[in-house]
Amino acid sequence: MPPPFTDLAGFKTALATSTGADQAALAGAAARNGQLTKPSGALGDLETLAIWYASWRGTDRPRITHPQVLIFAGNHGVAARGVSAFPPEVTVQMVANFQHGGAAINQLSTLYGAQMSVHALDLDRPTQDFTTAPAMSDADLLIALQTGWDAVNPAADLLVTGEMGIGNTTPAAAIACALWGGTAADWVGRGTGVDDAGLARKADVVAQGLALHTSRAPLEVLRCLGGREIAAMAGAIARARVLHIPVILDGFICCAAASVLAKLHPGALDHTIAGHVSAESAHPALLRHLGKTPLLNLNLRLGEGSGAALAIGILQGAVACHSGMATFAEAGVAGG
Ligand SMILES: Cc1cc2ncn([C@H]3O[C@H](COP(=O)(O)O)[C@@H](O)[C@H]3O)c2cc1C
Ligand SMILES: O=C(O)c1cccnc1
Repeated sequence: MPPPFTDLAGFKTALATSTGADQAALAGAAARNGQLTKPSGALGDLETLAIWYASWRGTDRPRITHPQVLIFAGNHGVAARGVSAFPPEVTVQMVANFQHGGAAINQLSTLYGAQMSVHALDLDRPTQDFTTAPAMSDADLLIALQTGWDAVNPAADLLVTGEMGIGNTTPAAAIACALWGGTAADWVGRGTGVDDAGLARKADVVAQGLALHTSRAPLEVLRCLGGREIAAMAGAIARARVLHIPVILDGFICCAAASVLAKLHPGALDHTIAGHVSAESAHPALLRHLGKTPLLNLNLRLGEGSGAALAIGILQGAVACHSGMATFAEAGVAGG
């Protein structure tokens, strides 16, 4: 089925008209949770996670059997401004590595039984350097959103969106700054490991981008300051909401993409949780703006969906306990 939108206004409408969590399933799952063979609250945050998951799946006893990991790759005009510790050709090289099973995200996807695919977006045609022009045209943005939208498997029951794109912590910082306020220096971090001079260049580049592109409308921020893989993540996260597929958000770049949806429509991220807080310096602030508490804090600074993929195991654990455990009555355990 092609995306139900053929322009950017249509994307916004598709997101805004998506339905929220199933309140009956939520109530049913909460009631079931209260009957399981454990002291009340003993599974801690796993209980809230399982109830949240059940509410989005529309059943009080869900299962996670088909997790999906989507990796989107894009190249960036701003990479030429010395904002990454690595050269842009690493993007296409890493795409080949994903295809051959050699990246971190391949190992984690296999470990958690997730179907993983990589989607390279026009790598030969980097976005424009946003210090001199909008990163993307309307048409570029639309195609990237549609690519993300189309990549979601309707049969999936959990989604992780990851990215690969040398330089992309810079557009992510620019998006965060434009949408949430503060200064460029607040939002830039070391990414792949830039030195102090690189960090100062990043702040300068972000400040120039914000001065040139003054609209703060979310899709305009994404178009002028973002990148194709960032837009594709936004498209995939939006589609997942329409399909009631819960999403685990990854690091700084993924959360910058998600921020666009949060600003487009209230509650747009209710079907998402934060898998981890990364070592990128502004990720904690971004998560606070999104109102998300990360499940893991492992000092990862990789991207690729890796932190979110690790959190698949936690959510699988929560849902397995919730749906598989016996109730006090079933097990004949006293005290329920
Ligand atoms: C070999 C390699 C594998 C990666 N996998 C993810 N990233 C991560 O690093 C990049 C963002 O950092 P910056 O903005 O500093 O370029 C993105 O591609 C991100 O996914 C990688 C980076 C490298 C070098
Ligand atoms: O937080 C992230 O996703 C991240 C941080 C550094 C480099 N790449 C990704």
